[in-house]
Amino acid sequence: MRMNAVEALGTERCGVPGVDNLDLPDCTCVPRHKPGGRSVGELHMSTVTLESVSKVYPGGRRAVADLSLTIADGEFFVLLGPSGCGKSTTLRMVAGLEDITSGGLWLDDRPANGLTPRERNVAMVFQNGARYPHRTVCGGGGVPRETARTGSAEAGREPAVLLMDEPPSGLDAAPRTVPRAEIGGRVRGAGVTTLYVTHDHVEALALADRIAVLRDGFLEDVGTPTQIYESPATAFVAAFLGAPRINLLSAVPEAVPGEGVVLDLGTQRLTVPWADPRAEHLAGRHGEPVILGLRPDALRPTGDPHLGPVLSGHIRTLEFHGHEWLAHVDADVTVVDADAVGRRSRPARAVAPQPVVPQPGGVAGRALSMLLGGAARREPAEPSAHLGGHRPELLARLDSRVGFGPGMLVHLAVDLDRMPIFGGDGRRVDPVRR
Ligand SMILES: Nc1ncnc2c1ncn2[C@@H]1O[C@H](COP(=O)(O)OP(=O)(O)OP(=O)(O)O)[C@@H](O)[C@H]1O
Repeated sequence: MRMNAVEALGTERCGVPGVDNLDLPDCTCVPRHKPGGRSVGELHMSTVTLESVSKVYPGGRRAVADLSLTIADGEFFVLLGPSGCGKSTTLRMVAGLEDITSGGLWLDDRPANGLTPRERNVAMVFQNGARYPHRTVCGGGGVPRETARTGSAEAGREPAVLLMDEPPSGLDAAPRTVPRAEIGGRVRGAGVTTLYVTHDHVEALALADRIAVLRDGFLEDVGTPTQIYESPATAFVAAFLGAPRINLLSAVPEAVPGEGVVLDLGTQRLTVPWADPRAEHLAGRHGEPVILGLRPDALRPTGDPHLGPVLSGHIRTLEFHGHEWLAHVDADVTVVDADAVGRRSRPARAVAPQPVVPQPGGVAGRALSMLLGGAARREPAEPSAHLGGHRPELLARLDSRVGFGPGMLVHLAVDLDRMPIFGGDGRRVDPVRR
């Protein structure tokens, strides 16, 4: 029989109405204390503000770098990113379980750097200790059992802030959807300010009011799920969110009077007309490589390759997805690996020199070498479940009712309005609106 792990561990309920009854496997709740936030009816709500917060662990590992965030009253805020990007460290600094190396933390406008965990009026539900063998279940990374108990003895009922560190991570894909829906519904129903950590982009998009994406301890992007999915600030964020993965294509802009900015992808071209506000930003990058972001659903088969922006290619393989095909199209484009682009160095860590990437031929190939040249001297990319490595084909979604087949020539109309463009540093060429 599955027990509520909070009960199984004999530790505290987190105090958020409804959330206490969630069946969260291998999780526990830790300290909370006197209500410090504002009262809204029965509930104490609070804001959380981090200003230029950094964390360097003993030994020099910088886990969080210059992080500034404001989480509003009652907001369901998700910290998202790959393993090791600093999500848990951020959560634990808010809980008071890790010291802040530099920067400021405010809880409901109260300076909180110096507060003990028990003085913060937060509740924390954290992940399965088994995922991190160096942590104990009770401590979840070093929380003394006494702390949890002392906190519980003095706690009021509702906490001001709920901190959740991948609570459903002990579940496999199928049953996981149940607690996700439950968590979303109950926590939202309670209206408590929530900071929720996950590496799962689907979970983040489904649950969050807003999402902050972290990478190597740095903030890459912050916004609503729609904002960061449709208009990501960096190529890394574009690639981290969404499945099937976004196409990130190397191109070189060339300003052409009277026409627009022609994006040279090698053997194919797309034109951004002068009326498009991005054209002037691209014109300033004439001859410098940029990265085009095209989600598979921003490409639609068309019968006329001369009408509007189109990329053409031969279908290499087709994956049947029921309502659609996922087509791998050999379009003679150069795909950029987002993991290798825009990675900021981590001064706290020694970085061994890496060999320079050999230069492939062709315009797009040279562009790729320029894009990767800087990154190649930095630390090697960590593996990511979502980026899928460096693959040459274009991915497109095709209607499964149409008789497509391998080897067939397909023309794909490009929705330019859904094509974010990034510079060689992985950041957007045009201002990101939030
Ligand atoms: N106590 C510690 N001492 C030294 N380094 C640490 C400590 N805890 C975490 N780190 C390092 O800090 C970085 C950030 O770790 P953190 O656990 O915050 O990342 P995360 O994004 O939560 O990862 P995950 O999703 O795997 O839990 C990692 O490189 C990690 O190895």
